[in-house]
Amino acid sequence: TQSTRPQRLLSAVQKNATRGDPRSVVQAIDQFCRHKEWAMNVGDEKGCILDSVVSEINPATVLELGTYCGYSTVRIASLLPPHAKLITLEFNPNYASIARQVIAWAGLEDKVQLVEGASGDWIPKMKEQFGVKTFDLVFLDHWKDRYLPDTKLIEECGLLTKGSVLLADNVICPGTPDYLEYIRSSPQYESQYFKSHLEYTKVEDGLEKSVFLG
Ligand SMILES: O=C(NC/C=C/[C@H]1O[C@@H](n2ccc(=O)cc2)[C@H](O)[C@@H]1O)c1cc([N+](=O)[O-])cc(O)c1O
Ligand SMILES: [Mg+2]
Repeated sequence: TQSTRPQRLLSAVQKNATRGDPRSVVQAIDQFCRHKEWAMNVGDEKGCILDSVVSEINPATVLELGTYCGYSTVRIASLLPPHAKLITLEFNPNYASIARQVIAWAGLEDKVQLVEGASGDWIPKMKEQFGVKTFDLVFLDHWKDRYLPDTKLIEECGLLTKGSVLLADNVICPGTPDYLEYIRSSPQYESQYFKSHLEYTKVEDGLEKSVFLG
């Protein structure tokens, strides 16, 4: 039977990356996507911006919307302080299975909780199911038409506190116009656009960082 692209990406990690070495896992995926098959990871260029935001916040609690193969999960988790927790939501069970193996290869299972299902269903359960009070960082990288409704849901569920940061991928390409309009015009956020490129291409894209003002 024909393999899938995520399966081929995982094979590239298992072949080229060192177990327990997150940076080698990130490098193996970037190599695969740049030279073999493009895939919708945040990538190396935007990934450096992600790294700098994570390092600046030094978050104790992170929510990632859209795991896919676990590339940004590994980037973020590898920078977290001890006892910090990353919860990542993945809707597609096939992607979730690959991501679990990528996260395990990086040796980051203890820092990551991968939850399978829809963001709209799980966000309201974060407090009761995972004992989360608020998130220090939310990384949005799932379906682009879900960024705005899920942000409103996160607000309604009281999952943000003064200083919480939303970091959104793809605000230019594929684009999240309704989210950008909302977050940039809201008095509750201070936003900043980090211009970059769509992963592994020369097309413009960028990350929008928004600090919740409480
Ligand atoms: O479409 C894009 N991303 C959608 C990602 C969706 C991911 O989020 C999960 N999810 C998890 C929870 C949910 O509730 C819903 C979906 C889906 O199962 C999938 O794993 C995209 C596209 C391009 N592009 O160039 O075309 C570039 C990018 O960087 C992108 O991120
Ligand atoms: Mg993306």
